[in-house]
Amino acid sequence: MLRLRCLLLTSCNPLPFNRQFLHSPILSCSSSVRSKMQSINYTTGSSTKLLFRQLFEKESSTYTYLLADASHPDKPALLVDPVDRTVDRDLSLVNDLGLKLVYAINTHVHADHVTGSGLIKTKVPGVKSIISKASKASADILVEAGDKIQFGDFYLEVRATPGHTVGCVTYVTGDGTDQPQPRMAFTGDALLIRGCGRTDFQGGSSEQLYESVHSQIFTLPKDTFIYPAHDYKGFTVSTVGEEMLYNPRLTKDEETFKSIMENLKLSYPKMIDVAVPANMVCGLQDLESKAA
Ligand SMILES: N[C@@H](CCC(=O)N[C@@H](CSS)C(=O)NCC(=O)O)C(=O)O
Ligand SMILES: [Fe+2]
Repeated sequence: MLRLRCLLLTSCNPLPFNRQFLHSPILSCSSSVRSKMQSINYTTGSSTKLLFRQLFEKESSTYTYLLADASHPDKPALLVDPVDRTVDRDLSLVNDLGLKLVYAINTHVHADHVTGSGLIKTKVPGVKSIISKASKASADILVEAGDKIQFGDFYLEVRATPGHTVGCVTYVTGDGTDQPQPRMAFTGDALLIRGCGRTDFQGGSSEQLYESVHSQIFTLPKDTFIYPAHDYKGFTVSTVGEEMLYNPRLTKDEETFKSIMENLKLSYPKMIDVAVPANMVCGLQDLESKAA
């Protein structure tokens, strides 16, 4: 079924987003990597290597993730949830590691910061921005549940996880083999470590979020790593099994969950009025306004 959807997209979509990889020139940047960062090189059952870096933007407490097929001759790479303020740092890292950035991917229309995907496109020709079709935002590639975003021998599978916003998706790593692998889920704001995204704006719905997390994330293997878009408590990573046991909101029954979400009493993100319109065009707001 998933394979069918991939083939379908190849034939309908002029952009070859589910081909093995795309080519884009490597740019040179000089700024140093200063923020909190984690790095792991995963070796799967085969000889392929998934390169992984976790990067942090401290003003919005946002995580950006860099993934690449390090064994592929072209080292195709992607960034999940880049932030405009840290684009130079991220591109400098891509350059240092000799990677070819192919995709700038968003989990949803963020309300608290401007995505880096627009700025990246102006700095690295050929990079394609990605967001879900359900978000109603514009991007080079609009993805739906079941789509696979291929980079070398690896891919990210798209899972629809609405509830924080209508268009939230979770991206899950895969390599198309049956070999055990350290699977990773990039959950955006749907599932945070010991928390979850708020549901009081952008078409949010507590019922929908509860259903999304339980049906699309908690059904993944328990050892799947959870990598969220934000952390406000100092956590970096969790697992499906850990959140199923200890998440203080999503371990509750649905009625209790809804009541928790109705009583969060969070103030609106400071940047919401700037961030949402900018992210609806994947960070290309300056170009859009000049073209108008
Ligand atoms: N204070 C921050 C915004 C904090 C916030 O609302 N975070 C969102 C994710 S960004 S849309 C959220 O869902 N938080 C859930 C929670 O339980 O904290 C700012 O002003 O930007
Ligand atoms: Fe958000």
